[in-house]
Amino acid sequence: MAVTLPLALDVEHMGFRYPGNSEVSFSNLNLKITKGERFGLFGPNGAGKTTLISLMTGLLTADEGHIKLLGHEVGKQNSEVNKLFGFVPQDFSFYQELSPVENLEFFGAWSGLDKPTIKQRTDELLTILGLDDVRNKQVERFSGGMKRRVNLAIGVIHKPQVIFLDEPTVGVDVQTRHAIIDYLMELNKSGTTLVYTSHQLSEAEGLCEQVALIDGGKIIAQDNLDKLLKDHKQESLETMFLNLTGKDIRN
Ligand SMILES: Nc1ncnc2c1ncn2[C@@H]1O[C@H](COP(=O)(O)OP(=O)(O)OP(=O)(O)O)[C@@H](O)[C@H]1O
Repeated sequence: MAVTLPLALDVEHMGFRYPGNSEVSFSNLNLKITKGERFGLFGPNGAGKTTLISLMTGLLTADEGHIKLLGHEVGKQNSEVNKLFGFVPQDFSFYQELSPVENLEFFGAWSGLDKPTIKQRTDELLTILGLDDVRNKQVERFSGGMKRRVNLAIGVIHKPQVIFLDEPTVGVDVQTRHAIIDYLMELNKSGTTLVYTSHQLSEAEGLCEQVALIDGGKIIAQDNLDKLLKDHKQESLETMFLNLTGKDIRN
């Protein structure tokens, strides 16, 4: 008898189109992400990765079908669902004029945390992410790598069960990349589901166990990474990616 694993995300027959933009749309898209998985969503520029993450987090609303996060329908202004996930967007989402501590105070309170919990999580995260020395300095003057780490801390302050990460290591040095990936692996070991996009495919190979390739709003391959590589007779995610999506440059 097949065992049904609990789902973190269940996208069923989902349809979406940006008003006035006919280039990329989703039609009858189905995608299941199991709880506790490290899931990677990959595709060329403009494939629809950020759009799909925006739909899965309720920032955009699907025109058709359903998107369920841990069994709850997203996009219904449901503040309880919002507490279940964290979002680390590609574009920085913090207040540049505030310090890391002030940003975490603000976003922690916004997530419904009380003051002692915010303080405890702030101390913990700033230490783990190597930002303790600059905890009270204005974020505006930080390097790109430091800003990425602040962005990550904000997305995880409320210990979400599912974390969406849209290119969380873009523009960072090797040390910061390792710090971020190691921390994500730690979170996953304690049961957190990761939904990650990146163009750093060698990094992704180390992080993701399940992957989906998306192009033109369609999922063109999805499975366990090792199985996909074996099935497509490819040695790396990058060669498989080129093989399946072609070499044409996208806009
Ligand atoms: N607000 C918007 N209104 C209309 N079209 C949009 C909007 N945002 C994105 N698009 C279009 O939707 C398509 C998919 O964009 P999306 O940002 O989801 O792709 P992506 O896979 O994340 O790309 P990248 O790898 O470059 O970040 C693109 O054609 C883009 O121009």
